Amino acid sequence: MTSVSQFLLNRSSEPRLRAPAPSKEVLETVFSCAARAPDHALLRPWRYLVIEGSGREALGELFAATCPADADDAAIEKLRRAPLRAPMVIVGIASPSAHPKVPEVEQIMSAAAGMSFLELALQDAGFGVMWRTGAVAYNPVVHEGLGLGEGESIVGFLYTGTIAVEKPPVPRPAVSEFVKHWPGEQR
Ligand SMILES: Cc1cc2nc3c(=O)[nH]c(=O)nc-3n(C[C@H](O)[C@H](O)[C@H](O)COP(=O)(O)O)c2cc1C
Repeated sequence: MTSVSQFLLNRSSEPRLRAPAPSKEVLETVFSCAARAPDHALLRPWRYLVIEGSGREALGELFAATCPADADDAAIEKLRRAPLRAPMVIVGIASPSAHPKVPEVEQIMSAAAGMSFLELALQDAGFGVMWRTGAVAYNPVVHEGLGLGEGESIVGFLYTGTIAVEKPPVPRPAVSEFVKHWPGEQR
């Protein structure tokens, strides 16, 4: 088995994170890995925003601004504090463009593949990572505040930093539960 497979078999998302965040050098490497995602017609249909320090507070204000007028204080405060769960939040943005052979859905899938490569590269560099979305990812207030353009969407927020407390193991499904041969076993 290759070391890549071994790494994948052992990886987990980690929600409990603390400083320090990945360095500039680590970011250079992991974003280069993200850019290796499969990409039909090489459209590069993705971009990323790195948010750290007080930028996380500004992101929290955007999240809080998505609350309806009758939301209770606890709910607003929870959203306001959400980005503080890690020292760095990376926003993955799908940025599709019109193409005669590559539908939008393929471009969004490519952006999601890039996000996944980014998550794996950060984990390979020793950092904890948690890919999150929630309603805020689909809210126009957040889109406008983060400067998303027409047709762009948020693939997710990658919360990353140093692992504070390791998560207990997640049960994984047996391969036979989600893989079948079609039209039948050939061997
Ligand atoms: C697009 C996407 C959005 C997600 N959003 C959330 C989220 O908002 N909150 C959450 O707890 N987990 C979310 N997850 C799941 C976690 O990132 C993680 O995959 C899950 O906790 C399982 O952990 P594992 O990666 O160790 O298997 C999301 C995953 C994906 C792919």
